[in-house]
Amino acid sequence: MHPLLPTQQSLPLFNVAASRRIEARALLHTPDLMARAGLAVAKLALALRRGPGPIWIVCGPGNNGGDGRVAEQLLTRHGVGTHIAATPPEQPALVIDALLGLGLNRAPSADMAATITAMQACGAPILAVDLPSGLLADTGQAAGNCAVRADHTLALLTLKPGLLTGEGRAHTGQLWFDDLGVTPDEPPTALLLGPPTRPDRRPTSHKGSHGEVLVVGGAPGMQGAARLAARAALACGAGRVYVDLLDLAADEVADPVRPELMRGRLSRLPQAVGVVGCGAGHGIAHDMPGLLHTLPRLVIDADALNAIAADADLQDAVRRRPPASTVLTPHPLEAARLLACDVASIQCDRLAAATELARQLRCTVVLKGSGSVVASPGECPALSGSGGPALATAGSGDVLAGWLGGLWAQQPDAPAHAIACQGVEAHGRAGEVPGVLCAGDLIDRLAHWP
Ligand SMILES: NC(=O)C1=CN([C@@H]2O[C@H](COP(=O)(O)OP(=O)(O)OC[C@H]3O[C@@H](n4cnc5c(N)ncnc54)[C@H](OP(=O)(O)O)[C@@H]3O)[C@@H](O)[C@H]2O)[C@@H](O)CC1
Ligand SMILES: Nc1ncnc2c1ncn2[C@@H]1O[C@H](COP(=O)(O)OP(=O)(O)O)[C@@H](O)[C@H]1O
Ligand SMILES: [K+]
Repeated sequence: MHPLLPTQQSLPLFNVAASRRIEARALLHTPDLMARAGLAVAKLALALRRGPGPIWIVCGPGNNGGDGRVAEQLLTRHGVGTHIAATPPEQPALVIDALLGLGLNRAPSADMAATITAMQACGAPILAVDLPSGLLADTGQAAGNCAVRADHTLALLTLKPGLLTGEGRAHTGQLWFDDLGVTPDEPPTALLLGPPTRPDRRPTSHKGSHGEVLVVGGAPGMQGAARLAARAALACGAGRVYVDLLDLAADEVADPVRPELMRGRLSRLPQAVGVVGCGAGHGIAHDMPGLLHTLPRLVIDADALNAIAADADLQDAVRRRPPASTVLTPHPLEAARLLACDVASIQCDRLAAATELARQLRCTVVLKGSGSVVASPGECPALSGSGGPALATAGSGDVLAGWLGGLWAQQPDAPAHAIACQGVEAHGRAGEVPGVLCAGDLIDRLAHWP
């Protein structure tokens, strides 16, 4: 058994309904699923326990509790001290949280909430069985006011999206997975993104082989955002990168730090990949009709998203673009503006929100934040298990937009969804460092990735 993240391959994710169907069919020919689950839990518990104390096993009323009880029998048979109860023993070496799993259907009862609080307070590491108790498997939201914050979570039979998005990553700790020997016999409801790839560079290629990017944004005082996007596109390998900074004086250079960047305008670059909106302010609204009408591939971020949210004609113009030619990269507040709702409504089901926005605007949507979602019409939505709080700093979204533009310039035939998946996963993995990563340093890490 290995920790799941970072994944070496793309993996299927299944929501509760699909997991239930898979389980029901699997039980017809593999009736010992719970024995397998209990064995997997017991093995991991042995590896994770800290100290000589007993393992505290907290079992709920359903099959999640059943997994815990099987693990308890196996551990006892191995001579390991165990304690099954709702209250802790003295100095437990580990807590096995087998209170609630897939069957969670309401806020935990008062008794269960008290048990969750006791688990959290006992000082031992927590291994959650299948799901941290209280966390909804489909969305990664707590069903009530409390959900276990585990140190480890062992997902069983299927991987559930809620382990990876919403609040999921704050509750799961280190993620492990055991498929119990069952191969899912229906399509996934979402995909966990695998390792990102980078476009090939032929030995004989020249700058013309690697496409052009035009970054439009950077109102006065916010030019750094557009420059970060442009630098990211350049570092990604785009052949030529141009910036059209709103209100830049005629004799100013595009970027004093990066002389490689050139000034450009839409009228002279009608085939470039557009990266629009970074630090653009309200002024971008005026340029949006032309950009949406002209550029064959567009990454739309920040203030350009706000302009679209505020203007039904721009929304129509997005919908009328050719299929697979547009990526929107909203963070939850921008997504809320686009869907005319509030942030809580987006975050309570991020997969559903991204899918709905992609459907409404007929384009690819990257819903940013922990467990970024990539959704496109007709595609299985993808989730990124990469990234972390080091990315929670100004400018990291601009870097993502620029990186997507750079990828697309080099792969003109790739559909928007594929570009978004590659870019989001690369950005997340490059952003996995302790502490904080300044956006400029993120570009350096991306440039040398993998
Ligand atoms: N079958 C197998 O072989 C395998 C099963 N597996 C394991 O089974 C797990 C799913 O088991 P499950 O369906 O029994 O659901 P589970 O999460 O135990 O909870 C249901 C119970 O909790 C109760 N309840 C719910 N919410 C509550 C709340 N807020 N506060 C209080 N009570 C609440 C609910 O009560 P009710 O709604 O009926 O009143 C019901 O009694 C899955 O996660 C995995 O660990 C896998 O290992 C594969 C092999
Ligand atoms: N806790 C986190 N876990 C994973 N990714 C994160 C986290 N915080 C921020 N990010 C990522 O960092 C980027 C932030 O983008 P955004 O909110 O647009 O910032 P900015 O506008 O300042 O550039 C997004 O790609 C987002 O997914
Ligand atoms: K659990």
